[in-house]
Amino acid sequence: MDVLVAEHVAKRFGALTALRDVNLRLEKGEVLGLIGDNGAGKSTLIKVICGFHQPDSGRLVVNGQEVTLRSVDHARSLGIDTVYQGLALINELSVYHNMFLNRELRVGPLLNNRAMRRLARAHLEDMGVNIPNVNSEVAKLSGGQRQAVAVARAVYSDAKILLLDEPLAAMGAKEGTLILDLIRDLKARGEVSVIIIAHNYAQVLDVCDRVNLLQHGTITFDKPTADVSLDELTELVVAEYRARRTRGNGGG
Ligand SMILES: Nc1ncnc2c1ncn2[C@@H]1O[C@H](COP(=O)(O)OP(=O)(O)OP(=O)(O)O)[C@@H](O)[C@H]1O
Repeated sequence: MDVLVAEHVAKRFGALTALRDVNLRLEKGEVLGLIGDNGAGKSTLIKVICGFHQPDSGRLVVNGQEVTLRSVDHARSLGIDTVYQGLALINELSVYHNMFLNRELRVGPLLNNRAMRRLARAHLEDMGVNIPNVNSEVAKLSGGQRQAVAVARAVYSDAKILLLDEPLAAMGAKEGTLILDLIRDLKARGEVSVIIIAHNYAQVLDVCDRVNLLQHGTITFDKPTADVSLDELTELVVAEYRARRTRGNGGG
């Protein structure tokens, strides 16, 4: 069953066409890798699916129902959660406040800080992430630790569709492995469907069930990862890069 379908989605920014005509589907429980050259439109597509951008045309179907996503909160209420490239953590708040942002635990009208601290610690420990103090301000963490907090927040929400925009970008090798393990765990549970943007194709092949290539605002390649090789993926993207240089423009 498809939990998400995008049909003929287009998005322009002024004269620039970021998404030309995107057709994409995501099955329940699968991990879909979205790859493509810089500027191909990957982040824009994620931002359309998470309600941040409204598409100019085309339609989105979530769990069989056509939807017009009004905002990120609206998408979240439908079970779509995102880890952005820019993270969207609040630097001045603690690790645990960030992990429970917009879904704070309460006892009556009061925040249940103790429970949030305990759960935040447990989640991070489950992930094998080393953040000594969940009371620390996020501003004081390393890039990798911040990334881990953002991923933990999304993974431990009730999201059914998880959008990860380069979740491994700021990570060291160890933390990157932890995130990949976490995605594998999610996959094993089969409840959550994931779209992951990644530039490391070996990791894509390792963790994804299927891979889509976004080229110039259109998906031009859709195959199960079992049927593609690392060389094939690399060659596809390099060819697009060369074509773009020949056209002599910066993408779009
Ligand atoms: N808010 C915006 N306003 C204007 N142009 C934008 C905006 N967001 C993205 N673009 C443009 O749309 C095109 C697609 O950008 P997008 O960030 O989706 O690409 P990407 O595939 O995610 O690239 P990268 O791999 O470099 O992150 C680019 O040319 C970019 O400059």
